[in-house]
Amino acid sequence: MSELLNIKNLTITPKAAPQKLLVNGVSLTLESGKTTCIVGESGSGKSLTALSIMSLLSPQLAKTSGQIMFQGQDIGQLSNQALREIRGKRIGMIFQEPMTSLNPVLTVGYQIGETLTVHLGLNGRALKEKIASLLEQVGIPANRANSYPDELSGGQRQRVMIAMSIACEPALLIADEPTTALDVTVQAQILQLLDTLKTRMNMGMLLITHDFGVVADIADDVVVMFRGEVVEQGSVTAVLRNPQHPYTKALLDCVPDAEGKKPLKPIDYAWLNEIKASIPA
Ligand SMILES: Nc1ncnc2c1ncn2[C@@H]1O[C@H](COP(=O)(O)OP(=O)(O)OP(=O)(O)O)[C@@H](O)[C@H]1O
Repeated sequence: MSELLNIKNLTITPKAAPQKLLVNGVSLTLESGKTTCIVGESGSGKSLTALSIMSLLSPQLAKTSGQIMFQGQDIGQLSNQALREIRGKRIGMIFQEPMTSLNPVLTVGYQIGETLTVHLGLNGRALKEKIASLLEQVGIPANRANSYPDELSGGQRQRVMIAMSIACEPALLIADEPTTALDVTVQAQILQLLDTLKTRMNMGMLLITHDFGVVADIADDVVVMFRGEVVEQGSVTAVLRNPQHPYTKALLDCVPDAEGKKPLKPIDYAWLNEIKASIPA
């Protein structure tokens, strides 16, 4: 097993308000073939952490401290050209809503093919075969290559996005809330697919979610973020069995335990807010 990703002490602030710590001293590591989940509520800094791995922070934001090492290279030291090589090729990314990432006027086969042509220089017959094989790997019949995004279901569109993200066999896959927009049964299928592909391709997977149920199903390690900081991290077994931080405990109380002994409770937001308010700033 080799260390794929190592984030040390990452801090992100708005350029216009450098005292506002959107991400504050975040550190995490990820090995090939493993899944780390970043879990936390909306606004806790999960997406900014992920975007900074690809050096894709918006120009209004600044990384004011920290280092991101990917396959032994310091992302902060790379040229724009080197970063373009990494994005989509060595690091794949999937977002929450596939419809906003897919172009409605191009067939899904064409869109998968673009990635393959740009990064791997494939064309002609080899390109067609690779598109068909990728679609099959994500559970879509190869003849759907000629379909437009709106001819597919939400789950199928997310499968197309997954096909695009793994097209170049990346070493790292970042999935930011990849199942949030899907209904529950489809969510489970997509998570299962991601898990299978991760194992088959020995990728490291960084999965962002606000759902501890997803963490329990899929993660090796978990990083809990709250107000821009990591409040707890460790192996999923340790954190689920023995959560230390009140925020983690509150989140965990909302999901069934691994053996399904505890019934699923709806999230009691009033209570969660009370706990959050009691945590010192
Ligand atoms: N360009 C920006 N300028 C100023 N603040 C920003 C900018 N982008 C994000 N933020 C703020 O940074 C904080 C962290 O955002 P981030 O998107 O990382 O949260 P998140 O945990 O991924 O939430 P969600 O689950 O809703 O996506 C939020 O308070 C957000 O409003």
